[in-house]
Amino acid sequence: SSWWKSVEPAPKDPILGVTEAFLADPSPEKVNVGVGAYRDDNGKPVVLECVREAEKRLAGSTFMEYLPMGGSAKMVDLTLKLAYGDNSEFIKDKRIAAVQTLSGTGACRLFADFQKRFSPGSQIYIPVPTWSNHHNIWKDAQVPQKTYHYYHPETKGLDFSALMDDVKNAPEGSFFLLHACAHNPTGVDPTEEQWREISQLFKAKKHFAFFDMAYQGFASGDPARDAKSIRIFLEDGHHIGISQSYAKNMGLYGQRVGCLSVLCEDPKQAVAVKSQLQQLARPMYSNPPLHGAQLVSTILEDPELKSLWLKEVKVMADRIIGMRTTLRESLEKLGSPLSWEHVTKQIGMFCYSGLTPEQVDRLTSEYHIYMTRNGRISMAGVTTGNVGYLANAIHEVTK
Ligand SMILES: Cc1ncc(COP(=O)(O)O)c(CNOCC(=O)O)c1O
Repeated sequence: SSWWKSVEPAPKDPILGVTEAFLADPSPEKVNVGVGAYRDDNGKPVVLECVREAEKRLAGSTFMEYLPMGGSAKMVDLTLKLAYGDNSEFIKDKRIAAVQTLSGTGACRLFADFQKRFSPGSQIYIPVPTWSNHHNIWKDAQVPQKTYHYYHPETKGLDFSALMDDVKNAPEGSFFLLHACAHNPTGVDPTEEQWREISQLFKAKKHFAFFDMAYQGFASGDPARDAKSIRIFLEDGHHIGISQSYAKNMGLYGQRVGCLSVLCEDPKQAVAVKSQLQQLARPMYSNPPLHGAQLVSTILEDPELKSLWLKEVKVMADRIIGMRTTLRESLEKLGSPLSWEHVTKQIGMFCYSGLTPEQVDRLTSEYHIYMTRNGRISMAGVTTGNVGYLANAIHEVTK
């Protein structure tokens, strides 16, 4: 008898399923504004110049040894500086337990497993909505989930008062998942002032903040500015966790380069926590991939390559911001009866358009436009070549 006859086909991933459908569509007019991967104005994936140069420098490298379980120490140190600041006292005082991970997903999952093992009774509060895979990650780590209000459908902005109520009403010492910047899927971020209020309330409630920072640099074009929420929490004395990823801001998607860090009380606790993170990684994947870590280190340790990277990440962010303006203006020029202010108010890779699933289905069936059914538009897929077509289609299904 077959061993696996009881295995059912897994449900289609809401995001990756869109790309599959797009690829299967023969229409020359098709437009993919589904998956959150950057495309240039010709709709093509981009390998950053700084990455090409790093590749050249690494070419022919004869080093193929295993990395330690915690990954490349150099890459981790350089990565912590991006999140905590070049002159962070926490880095100097060796209070941060940090390991290289399998990109941002791996950092979130390693943290979830660590949370399950070392805070066994704890839950995680996850924003509504969030990146769909967050639910899978903490579910598979067997950490019970709660949700907290985040997006306000009527204003297509932040439901700040409901968020603060949920933070206030959660039991003292609860774990919260926060998007550091460029919230996925809504593109809605708290203002600096709101982050300060959230941080103060977290302090009063002794909550734990876990920041998922998958888009640092992609929101404003300035990585330091995009880390503002984290800096506010650090200034207020929070011992936070952070997931970092180079998938989007360095275009290292398939290289799977990320970092998990946990700010501890003191160096001794940091050593203990890091050793336990490594202990979790060992039976999962033993040690993380080498090449992507070498690319990141080559870029960030060389002042010239780092400044080239900063220029290139700003170019990507600016192109997306430009497309937001063009899409909004195109819809307004078509005489749309709806407000499209949110298209330019939201930030980062995604626009939470407010389109209903039925309207999304019409965009796909009638116009060969592909996006997730929650109406999320990956602005990276919008180009000067397709923005007019996209605006017209959206107008047709919403007028
Ligand atoms: C909030 C968030 N965290 C973490 C990640 C993990 O990214 P990675 O594991 O590639 O670093 C992602 C990647 N999202 O994928 C693009 C999409 O939603 O279409 C993310 O959006």
